[in-house]
Amino acid sequence: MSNLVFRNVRHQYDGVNSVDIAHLEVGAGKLVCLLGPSGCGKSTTLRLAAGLESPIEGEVSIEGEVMANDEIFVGPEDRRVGLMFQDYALFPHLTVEDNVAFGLSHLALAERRARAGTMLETVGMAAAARKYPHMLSGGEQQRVALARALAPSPRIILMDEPFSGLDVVLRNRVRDETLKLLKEMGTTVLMVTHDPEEAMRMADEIVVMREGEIMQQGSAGELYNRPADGFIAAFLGEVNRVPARRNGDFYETDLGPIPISAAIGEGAVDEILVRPEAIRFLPVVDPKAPTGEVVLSRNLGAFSLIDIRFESGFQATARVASFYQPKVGDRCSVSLNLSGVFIFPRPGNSE
Ligand SMILES: Nc1ncnc2c1ncn2[C@@H]1O[C@H](COP(=O)(O)OP(=O)(O)OP(=O)(O)O)[C@@H](O)[C@H]1O
Repeated sequence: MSNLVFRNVRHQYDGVNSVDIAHLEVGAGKLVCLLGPSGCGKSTTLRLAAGLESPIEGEVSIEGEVMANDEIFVGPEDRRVGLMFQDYALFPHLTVEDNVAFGLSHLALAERRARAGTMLETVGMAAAARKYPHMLSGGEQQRVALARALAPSPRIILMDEPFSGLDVVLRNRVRDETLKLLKEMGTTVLMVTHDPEEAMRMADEIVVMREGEIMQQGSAGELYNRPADGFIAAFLGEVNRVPARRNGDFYETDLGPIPISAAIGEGAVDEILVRPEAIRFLPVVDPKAPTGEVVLSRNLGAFSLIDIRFESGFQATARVASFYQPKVGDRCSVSLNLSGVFIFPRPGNSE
């Protein structure tokens, strides 16, 4: 069953479209990430779901109930959604327990306390119930904010860049803990991030937005391995942009011939996108394979990044297992794994 559904939802700021979504669904118990560059409409989409903005067209519904359309508008306080925004800080003058109990005013005092206690236990913060937010670390504050968002048993949690205020090490830990908890509780989540890695780590489904519209949606694997266009391919991970020239049924490139059958659609091609891990590094020169010279070699622990310059002057980066540690100046050959090679012809331009 779908929890949150957008149908033909359009929103404008000052007469300009900020969001124009034909269809968006967040299934019950799923974690969906809205991903895209700054200004693409992610936060506005979340605010439309929360009831902090209203659409000029279309319909937003939660659990089958209309929240917003031409005639109906349900305010944020009546949507039973949990909000966890980047600037949605804890109330500094309330204790941790009172922060978590804040959204439970419909319950009797004893029940509020009991529910707040249970939620604090769930996030591992029961011992801090009487403390004030300034006495907690960033990660602990985040856990309390999560307890506060979950306490009223919302139908969906809406998160806007919830981990962006945390440093890198803490962010990974808090993110993993949060994900585990959300999954254990079966919570439905719509989360905004501009960080592809974060989206890939957390989401059941990623929705890539650009200029207010949805460009592609799918699992991390689908988007990374079968991106719909060059923008999405490059947004989700590094790519080499390899110059290509058509020759019969192949494109000639410095990385070797690539069959035209690998192209997605028809039209002119002057560059082919190749993921760094799709370049197989051959430390011993193979006279039958494309050959170049190592110009940069960086060992990043789990893998190495090796920049190779070919005869034409073109340089490509290969990502290889870190036991390969070639030196600058070494000669090497390469071969390609076509599953990391993307050809997006420009439609309308024949070759
Ligand atoms: N209060 C506002 N008034 C006018 N225009 C706005 C307002 N808020 C956002 N916009 C514009 O609407 C568009 C979508 O903004 P939105 O904040 O939804 O994007 P975003 O993808 O969340 O960006 P970011 O990642 O930078 O937060 C942008 O062009 C932005 O400039």
